[in-house]
Amino acid sequence: MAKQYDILLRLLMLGDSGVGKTCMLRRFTESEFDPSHISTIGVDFKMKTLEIDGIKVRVQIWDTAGQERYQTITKQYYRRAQGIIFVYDITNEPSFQHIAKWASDVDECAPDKVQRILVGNKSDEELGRQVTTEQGSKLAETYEMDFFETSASTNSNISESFTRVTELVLQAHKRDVDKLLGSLDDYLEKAALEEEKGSQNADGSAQRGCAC
Ligand SMILES: Nc1nc2c(ncn2[C@@H]2O[C@H](COP(=O)(O)OP(=O)(O)OP(=O)(O)O)[C@@H](O)[C@H]2O)c(=O)[nH]1
Repeated sequence: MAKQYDILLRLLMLGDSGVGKTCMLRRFTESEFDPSHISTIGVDFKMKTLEIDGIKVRVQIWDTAGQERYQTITKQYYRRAQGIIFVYDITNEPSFQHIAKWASDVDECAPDKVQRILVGNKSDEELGRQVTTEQGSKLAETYEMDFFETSASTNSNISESFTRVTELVLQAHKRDVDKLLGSLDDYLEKAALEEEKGSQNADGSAQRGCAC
């Protein structure tokens, strides 16, 4: 019996409007980059299946609107996230300063076990850089987060950052994951046995029929 996935996880992307959240997500899930900026309204999501340590993980990634006016809606999604990707734009200093605000909002609403990483996007725009790699790295250290500089445009570090946050979530929920995989294996074993029994019965009935 082929399993499509073993586990479903929810990730959430947060950061100012225009930092490139939607582009990162499209790059990761559809291998596409669209240079136009159409602001996300409220929230949107995309799915992707990853295989990590032999576990098929289906990730549901929520892309939130960075605009202030949608924050009442987007905050409702914080509680359900197991992993969060904070995104700023390396060519936009205020978007970097605002990470502190995004992080404190998450502290208020998200579950304790939530795993977080920090991403500085648009690393292809070296000429317009306003935030150094060192500044990004230091902030990540302060918050005890892993740090990546990415480019949705050139596909640099995109898969690496989504994969990393997924790995962190799996590690944080290891006991639950092991339990779930155990019960899934039991279920599949039982189902296979039932199937086998069923086919044996069918054969058996046919033989009885002949014997009569
Ligand atoms: N050079 C460059 N531009 C990028 C990159 N990622 C996104 N952009 C551009 O940045 C703009 C905003 O990207 P979006 O993905 O729409 O931004 P967002 O964070 O989803 O914005 P909201 O939905 O308003 O919160 C677009 O014009 C993109 O083309 C990147 O890696 N490099």
